[in-house]
Amino acid sequence: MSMTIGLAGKPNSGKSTFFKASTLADVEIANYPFTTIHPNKGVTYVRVRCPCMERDHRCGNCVEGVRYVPIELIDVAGLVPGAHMGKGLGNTFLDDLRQAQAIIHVIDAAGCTDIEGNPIDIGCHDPVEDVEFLNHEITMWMVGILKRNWQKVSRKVQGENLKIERVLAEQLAGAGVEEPQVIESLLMTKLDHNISKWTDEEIIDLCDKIRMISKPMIIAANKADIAPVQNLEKLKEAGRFVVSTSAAAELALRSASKTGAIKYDLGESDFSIITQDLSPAQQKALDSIRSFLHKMHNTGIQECINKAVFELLDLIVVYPVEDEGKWTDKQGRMLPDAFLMKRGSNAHQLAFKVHSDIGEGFLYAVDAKTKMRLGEKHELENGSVVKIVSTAK
Ligand SMILES: Nc1nc2c(ncn2[C@@H]2O[C@H](COP(=O)(O)OP(=O)(O)OP(=O)(O)O)[C@@H](O)[C@H]2O)c(=O)[nH]1
Repeated sequence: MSMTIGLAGKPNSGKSTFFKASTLADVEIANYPFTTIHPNKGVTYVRVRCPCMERDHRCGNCVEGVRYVPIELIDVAGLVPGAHMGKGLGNTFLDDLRQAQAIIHVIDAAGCTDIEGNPIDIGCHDPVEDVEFLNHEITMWMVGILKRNWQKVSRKVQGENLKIERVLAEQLAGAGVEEPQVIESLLMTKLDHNISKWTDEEIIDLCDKIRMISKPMIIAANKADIAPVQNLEKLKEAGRFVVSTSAAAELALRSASKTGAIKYDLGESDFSIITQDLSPAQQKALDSIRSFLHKMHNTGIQECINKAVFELLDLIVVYPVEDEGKWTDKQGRMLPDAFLMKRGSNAHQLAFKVHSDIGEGFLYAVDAKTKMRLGEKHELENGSVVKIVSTAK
């Protein structure tokens, strides 16, 4: 699986609840193609309309026309204020964060926990401070890596005449930072060509830009069911990507759905009760979730995951097939794969994603919807069904 999202947040923000809720799926859609899963890793799904809805019959890989495309979710533990200086769990978050292409920052929008995550009364903590703390931790962690190795950086850039972007990317490779991201960040600054003139503030500013580009973040304004409205509004202003969520409501709904007590489709604004024997407490809990859903439209969990993938990371879904008429693979399975790719990806890149041999032997592709031939540079559209013609079989 190529897509990994990190879930971060201070203690008691609801991060574990969010993780549990979003990785708890009905067996029907749990056909993900890998087996070993680390305790803090799980599979969640983005929800899209399956292309088989344009055909006469369903493909068998979707649920009534809703396709669930798997992505990996990592519960990033240990990001607490001061983590970059070794506070809390120390550097355990580094490895998790390295793998994450984006971060969902779970925030206690109710403001009922202080900056360290200790419980306090609702509304007594400003959740916007939490956004700042996480950004600061990640930036300072990158600054720390660079500063620790600054002599080496200077020697390579000035002594060995290596490109600055190459050297910085090499140093930050452990954070999952890539060279094009460093180049983009450098373009946003007015730094001197001579790095020995860089001040501490300038290095922090550069790392801040590298963080924004390499670890884009969406805010889950969690506990929205009990959060003061002004907190939700303040958080909406604090970031470009913000979704109000109730991880607790989503967990309750998915758990009840798994036991068969209710029918709940992920991301929907309502559910139906199937079982006859709900206890008064269960009935009361479901009633309060229903009134929350009516107010907020949905729990926000699915919306947050979809937004992270399709807006924050700007990905598209593409369906490679072998038979452009039937939209099947060699075994006759209809629309067997759904790949997430960066918007702007072309047919040749899709061929490489299917298999490196297919990529190397790429001849051309066919749009299975229009039957048009696509050249290697052809930019794929979201939802494309594509046959690749290659010398490799
Ligand atoms: N009202 C409300 N409570 C929530 C929500 N999400 C989580 N909680 C509660 O908040 C508390 C903390 O949730 P956790 O998921 O354990 O928080 P965490 O951030 O993972 O905390 P650590 O495990 O300490 O890192 C629990 O009592 C949850 O039931 C929510 O959406 N609404």
